[in-house]
Amino acid sequence: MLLLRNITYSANGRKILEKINMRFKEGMSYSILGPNGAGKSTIAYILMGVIKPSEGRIFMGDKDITELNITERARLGISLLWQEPARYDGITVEEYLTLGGKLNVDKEELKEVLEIVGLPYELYHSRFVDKSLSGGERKRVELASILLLKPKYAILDEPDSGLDITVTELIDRILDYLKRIGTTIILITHHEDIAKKTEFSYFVCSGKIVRKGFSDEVVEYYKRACGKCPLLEVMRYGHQDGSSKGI
Ligand SMILES: Nc1ncnc2c1ncn2[C@@H]1O[C@H](COP(=O)(O)OP(=O)(O)OP(=O)(O)O)[C@@H](O)[C@H]1O
Repeated sequence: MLLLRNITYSANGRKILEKINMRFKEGMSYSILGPNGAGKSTIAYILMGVIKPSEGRIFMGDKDITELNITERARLGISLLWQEPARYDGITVEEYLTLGGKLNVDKEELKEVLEIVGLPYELYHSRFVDKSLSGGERKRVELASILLLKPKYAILDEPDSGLDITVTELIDRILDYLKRIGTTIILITHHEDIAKKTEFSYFVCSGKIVRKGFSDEVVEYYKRACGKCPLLEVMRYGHQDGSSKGI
């Protein structure tokens, strides 16, 4: 289990996350849903060890991993799909995905995974992971790399951004694959239809959790609140069902 306990993060005198508590159980799928600037990517960076929280602790099972860096967390099985993947000159898709041959992947598996992300092996394995790949193709390569790494926890920061209308089926295939290999999925999105594909959701607004629960229910709440931050309303009047659930 991956756990965020009372996470607060401040930068440049601004509180970006406040007392965030999240729990990601093994083999389950979660989404973190919220409008632009809500703090979703900041949560991803804190889970991955890109930034350290100002307050609060991060646990994997009983182990406190708050002080571990990105490499150490990657070794424990946490992977992050960056919203904007980097590009590298002189490295082919196949070299990139197999870590230059260091990752134990056979050709059939590589083919299968490239098929899942919509990049046929024959057309793409010798392409370079540089500016010659379109943004959408680069994103698909990055998704393939997460699948091949077989992480315990896959944090997917807006896997749908920059992709064309086939994205819904692509996300279905990716979630199916990760489920099959037992990976816990943490999917960051502002799209309801994508969030609904996961079992549980956290709705984050202005750096706080305003709702959590089964994805269908949280998404319905998000749709009602869409276009405005419901936080002030929620704090003033309580939830529509009268509960304080999720806060
Ligand atoms: N180092 C920083 N200094 C100041 N503000 C920051 C810093 N890092 C993040 N922020 C701000 O914190 C807020 C949350 O950012 P974050 O990228 O986590 O949002 P998000 O929910 O992922 O948004 P989006 O959906 O647009 O990607 C934003 O308003 C952002 O400008």
